[in-house]
Amino acid sequence: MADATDGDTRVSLLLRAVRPYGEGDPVDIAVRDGVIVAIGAGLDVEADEVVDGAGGVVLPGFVDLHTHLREPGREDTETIETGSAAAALGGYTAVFAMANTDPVADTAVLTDHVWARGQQVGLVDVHPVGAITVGLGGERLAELGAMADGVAGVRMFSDDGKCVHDPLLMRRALEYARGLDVLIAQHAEEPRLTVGAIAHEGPQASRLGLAGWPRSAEESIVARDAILARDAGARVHICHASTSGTVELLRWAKAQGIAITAEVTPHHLLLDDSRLQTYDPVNKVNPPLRESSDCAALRAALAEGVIDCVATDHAPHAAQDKCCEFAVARPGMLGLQTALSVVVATMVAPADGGAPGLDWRGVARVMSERPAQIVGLPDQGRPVDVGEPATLTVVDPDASWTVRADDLASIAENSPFDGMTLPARVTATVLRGRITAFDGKVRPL
Ligand SMILES: NC(=O)N[C@@H](CC(=O)O)C(=O)O
Ligand SMILES: [Zn+2]
Ligand SMILES: [Zn+2]
Repeated sequence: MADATDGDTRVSLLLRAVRPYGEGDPVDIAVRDGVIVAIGAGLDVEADEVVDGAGGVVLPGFVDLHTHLREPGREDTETIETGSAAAALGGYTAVFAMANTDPVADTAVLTDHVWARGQQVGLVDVHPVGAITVGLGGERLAELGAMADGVAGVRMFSDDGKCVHDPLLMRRALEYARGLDVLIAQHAEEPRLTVGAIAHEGPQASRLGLAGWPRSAEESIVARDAILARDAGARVHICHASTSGTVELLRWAKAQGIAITAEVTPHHLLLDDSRLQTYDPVNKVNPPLRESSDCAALRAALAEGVIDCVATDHAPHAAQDKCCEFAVARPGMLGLQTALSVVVATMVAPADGGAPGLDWRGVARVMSERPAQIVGLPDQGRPVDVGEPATLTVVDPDASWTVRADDLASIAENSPFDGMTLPARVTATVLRGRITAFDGKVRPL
């Protein structure tokens, strides 16, 4: 038994019968002042709170690099409070809230507000992402330095929702980011190639008469930004990689030693453009659902590490903006509460009977460790070990549940997994020793 209780037997939390990374027999985890002080079988300690882990898998708390919380501006679809609840229930202990709010988060006033609001709610660390350009207009750099120096200490910048398509501006942003040691995250979409595009440019879209979003719209920007990052000596992160071509470009760039990282969303791992046949706008998303060959390439790339991590791109939309004709509907899908289960269904215990791409250590890597490393979070994505922060997620690997979009914590209900029965379930989430979600209920401050 590893023990740092220095003889004092009182602890604040005792997590009973959990299996770190799904390995070995169940052990207990004792926590004091937010730190793991002992791990061992049948710990004999008195605890202010005892939680039964019921033999579940315990992992470091999940970190989402790509979440849309919609506050300020569209609090009718999600707020920092409801989004934080969805995150905690989904096993997340940190999320990065994208800047495409209204007003856009392009000044320290906005990013500091989002940070403070997230701390006030206290269910998850809400890190604001700063806009790269003023108003996401793609013309003038925003005040990256002021946002980085603000209370929120912004460490990631993105115009997500839009692409920084001007190459000179992207070059400047990368050079500036290098100086500030912050990360630029690109929504890779060459807008001249996606004019009017609403679905993946492939056989499905042509058969259904839907204007296509070619793979090249993403891949041409990924290739360009890899080279710009190389020349600027800067890091670049690719949001929601969606194509097999992007995987090959990432492989090439990493082999060149370029500081490029990428995320894949749960929906791009599981869903393909065959879902377009119903014209249900819940399946409309940017970048669009691609072909099954792309899903396979993305899963292999995630297993191999060519794609670094999973990010949800949790994108709430109001019914009036989503449940309308496909061409007009807003793109985007809910993802926070279903992410772990979709990762299990595609990577750990593939529903299609394919070979597992990840074990539970792999899940820890792609949902917690790598995202935290990419964005430089010091106290997230840490090992489940004595002396480390008690920021943990407990998963019941044998559970199975049917998604009910109207039961999810988000205000919006645009989940493409509605009605699906998915494997595994988050049973408890702990943020620095404090239970933030247990047995499907959040524990507000
Ligand atoms: N993914 C989407 O289809 N929509 C996102 C924006 C984005 O991630 O591009 C949104 O904010 O709704
Ligand atoms: Zn995007
Ligand atoms: Zn997004």
